[in-house]
Amino acid sequence: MTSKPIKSSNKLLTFDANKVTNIKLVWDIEELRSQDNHENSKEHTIGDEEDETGDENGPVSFHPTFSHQIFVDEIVQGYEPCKIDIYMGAGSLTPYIHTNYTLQSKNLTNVEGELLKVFSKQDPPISKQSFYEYIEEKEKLFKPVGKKIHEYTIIDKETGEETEYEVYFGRITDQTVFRYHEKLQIFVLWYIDGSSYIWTDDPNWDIFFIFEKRIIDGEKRYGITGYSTIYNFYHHPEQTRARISQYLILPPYQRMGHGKYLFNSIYQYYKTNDGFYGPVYDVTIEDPADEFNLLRNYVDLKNIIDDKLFDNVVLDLNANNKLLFEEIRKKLLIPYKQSKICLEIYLFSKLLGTPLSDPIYTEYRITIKKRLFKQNIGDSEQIEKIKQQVAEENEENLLLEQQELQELQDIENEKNGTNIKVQINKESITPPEPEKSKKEIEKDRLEEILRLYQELEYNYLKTLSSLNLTTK
Ligand SMILES: CC(=O)SCCNC(=O)CCNC(=O)[C@H](O)C(C)(C)COP(=O)(O)OP(=O)(O)OC[C@H]1O[C@@H](n2cnc3c(N)ncnc32)[C@H](O)[C@@H]1OP(=O)(O)O
Repeated sequence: MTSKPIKSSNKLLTFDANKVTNIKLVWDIEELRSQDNHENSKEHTIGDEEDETGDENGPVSFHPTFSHQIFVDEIVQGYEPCKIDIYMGAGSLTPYIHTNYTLQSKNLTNVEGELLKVFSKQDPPISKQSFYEYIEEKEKLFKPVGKKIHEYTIIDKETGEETEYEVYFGRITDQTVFRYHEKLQIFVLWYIDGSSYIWTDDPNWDIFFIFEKRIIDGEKRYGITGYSTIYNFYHHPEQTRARISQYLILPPYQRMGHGKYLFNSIYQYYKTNDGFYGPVYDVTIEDPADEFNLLRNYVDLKNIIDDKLFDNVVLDLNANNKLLFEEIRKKLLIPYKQSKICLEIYLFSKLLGTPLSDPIYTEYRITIKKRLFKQNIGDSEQIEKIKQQVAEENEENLLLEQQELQELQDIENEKNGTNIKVQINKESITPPEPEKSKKEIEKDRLEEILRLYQELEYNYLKTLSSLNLTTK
C-alpha cells in the first residue's frame, strides 16, 4: 500500500512509520492469493482512488501504535512510494518483510535493516519466495506451545458467529516456549510504550498465550491472539509474588473480552499451581498503562462482586477493611492496594445520583482526594526542590565564572592602566524561573487534584457501566 507523506522537503519525504507499516497475519496461502488478485485488479482500474478497505479475503492487516524503538522519531525517510508490509504466519509467526526500502544510504531509512535488528535472530524473516512456498505447510503443522489450561468461545454480537479460543501456559525454560516467545516479542515494541525485550536467560518467567482456533480444510489451525509475560518474585517465607510484566491483545482482537479471559486464566492458574518459589501470594502489575488499569479494575471488581465479598461492606472508605482485603487476597490473589481501588469503585456505584452536598459523598471525595494528594503532590514537591537546587547551582556557577574572569581582567587592567569591570551576560545561562507565591502553588495543586479526581470518577463510571452497575 502506498501512503501519503506527512512532510516534504527537497523532494525527500518523511513518512509516519506507524501509518506506513502494515502487519499482516496469514492463516493460509489462499489469503495471499486473494490479496494478490485484488492488488492486480486494482492496477488495471483507470484513475482508481486508494482502496482503504483492502480485500476482505486477504490477511487481516493492522498498524503499529509505536515505532520509536525501531525508527528514530517514528519516521521513515525516502521517496514515494513507501511500502512496509510485514507478513507473519498467524500461528507460526514465520515472518517476511515486503518493502522497497532496503538501501544503505545517509538520506534514506533502511527499513529492512532496522527491522532485522528487532526480529528474532534464531528465526529471522525469510524471502518472499520461501514465504509463498512454505507458509501453508508451516501453518498446517503449527501447534500452540506450552500446556492448554483453558478454552472459551466468543460470539460475534452482530453475526452470531462463534469463534473458539484456547489459553496456554508455558515456562521460559521450555525451549519451544522460549523460541516462540522470541518471535512474538516484537509485538511489545509496537504496542506497549517504553517496553523492552525480556531477559529470557532468567528461569523466573512464565508466559500465557491465547490462540484462536479455526478449522481450515477439515483440520485445526491456530493463530496468536494475545499473550502475557509474568515474573515470579520471591515472597517470604516460601511463596511467590507473580508480577505481570507485559500484557497484549493484538489489535484485531481488542475489546472483545480476550483481555478479561487472559487475566482470569492467569488468576485461575496461580490459584491452583505453585509459582517458582511456592504458592502464589498475589498477582501484581509492573507499570500498568491506563487501558490496562481499566481492564484490571473491571476484572477484579467483577470477581469480588461475583464472590459476594463486598456484600456487607460499609459505605465508608475509612472503615477498617484489613480482614476483608486479606480474604480477597487469599481467595482471588488481588493485592491490598488494588482491593482498595475496587472498593472505591464499588462505593461510587452506591453514590451515583447522590447530591454533592451529601455528607457521605463529601467524605468519599475528601478521602480519595487525600490519597491523590499523597500519591501525586509528594512527587511535585520533589520536583520543586530539584528545580530550586538547579537554580542555586546555576547562581553559584555564575559567581565563580565572574570571579575567574575578573581575576584575568585585573591582570589586563594592571598592564594597561585601565579599570574595566567584568560584566557577565546573565542571559547566556538559563535564568531560574521566577518563584511562585505560596498562594499560586496552593492553587496549582488544588487544580491538579481536581483534575485527577475528575479523571478518576470518569474512569470509575466507565468500569461501572461495563459491569452494568450504573443503575442502583
Ligand atoms: C502491564 C502492561 O503490559 S500495560 C500494557 C497493556 N497493553 C497495552 O496497552 C497494549 C494494547 N492494548 C491491549 O493489549 C488491550 O487493549 C488491553 C490489554 C489493554 C485490554 O484488552 P482487551 O481484550 O481489549 O479488553 P477486554 O475486551 O477484555 O475488556 C474488558 C473490559 O475492560 C475494560 N477495558 C479494556 N480496555 C479498555 C479501554 N481501552 N478503554 C476502556 N475500558 C477498557 C472495559 O471495562 C472492558 O469491558 P467492555 O468492553 O464491556 O466495556
